[in-house]
Amino acid sequence: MKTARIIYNPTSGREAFKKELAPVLERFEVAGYETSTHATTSEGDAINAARTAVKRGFDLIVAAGGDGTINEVINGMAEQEYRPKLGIIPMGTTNDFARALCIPRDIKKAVDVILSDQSMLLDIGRVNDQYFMNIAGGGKLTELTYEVPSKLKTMLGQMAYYMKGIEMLPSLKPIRAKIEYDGNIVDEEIMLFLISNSNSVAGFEKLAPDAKLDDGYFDLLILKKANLAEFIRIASLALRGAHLEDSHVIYVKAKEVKVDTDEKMQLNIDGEFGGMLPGEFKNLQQHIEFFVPDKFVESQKS
Ligand SMILES: Nc1ncnc2c1ncn2[C@@H]1O[C@H](COP(=O)(O)OP(=O)(O)OP(=O)(O)O)[C@@H](O)[C@H]1O
Repeated sequence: MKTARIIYNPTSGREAFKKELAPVLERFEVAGYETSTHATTSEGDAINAARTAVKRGFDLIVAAGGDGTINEVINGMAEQEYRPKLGIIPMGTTNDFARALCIPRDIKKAVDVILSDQSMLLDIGRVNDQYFMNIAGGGKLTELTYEVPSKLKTMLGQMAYYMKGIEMLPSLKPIRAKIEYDGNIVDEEIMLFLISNSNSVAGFEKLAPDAKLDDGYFDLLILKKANLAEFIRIASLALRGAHLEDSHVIYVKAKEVKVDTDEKMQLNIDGEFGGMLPGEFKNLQQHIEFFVPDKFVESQKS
């Protein structure tokens, strides 16, 4: 019999997964999986839970939670030689990565995706000694993803980010950065940089429109020094994916990126605080196999 380990965060998003656990377990059992669960207890616990699940040789791991939980599960798997297939049940607030994979928010439909057994090997990123599946970045505005209190996210969802973003606008300032990517160098004042693996970033679906999840490349987006009015104009262009032509924006593909800054800059990894720069980023092509729906498979072809 195949074995599955469900690692879930009982505090994610609207805290609904526990109530749905019994029918989910039943569906896995009916599909022929001997299934057990691990409820995470604190920050970092899903890393250990995933590492243990890999060592115990589970055929399948399911991460039920938000981007933070999926990131931790990936950090527990990425360094291991044996990496079981990974299923995702989106239970967070923004669920950027699940959205990038076209995985439905509905629990039953997300389980359908896993049990339909269609999977794809996808890229993940490594920065210093941490891994990310969706995005890494730096610059004051990127801090808002963890500055927003989780209670507010639970109550307001995406709107909480916009409110906090507007509140942060007056404190944004450029920082001198040296960014090396695949042999090229950008050395100038920047507002922020994003190293994106998928095209779904902080709820903006068109921020890095060309990103493909299995091509071995990051999409590197740099916003150069801009004043407040310019910044607001570019942010509103970004909402509809029209920012790439702006002269303040650099948008390229890269396999490896190095970033160093004159002043201290925090590193954001998949929406959470990830330590301080400098950082060396490397794309690990097709490193983890995810269950994905037809819609995602089609989107990667176009
Ligand atoms: N039992 C727990 N109590 C408190 N925090 C936990 C617990 N289990 C896990 N966590 C932490 O909660 C963090 C956030 O969880 P997660 O990303 O799953 O949900 P979210 O913040 O609601 O969703 P999103 O990241 O999509 O907005 C995780 O990074 C993890 O470290």
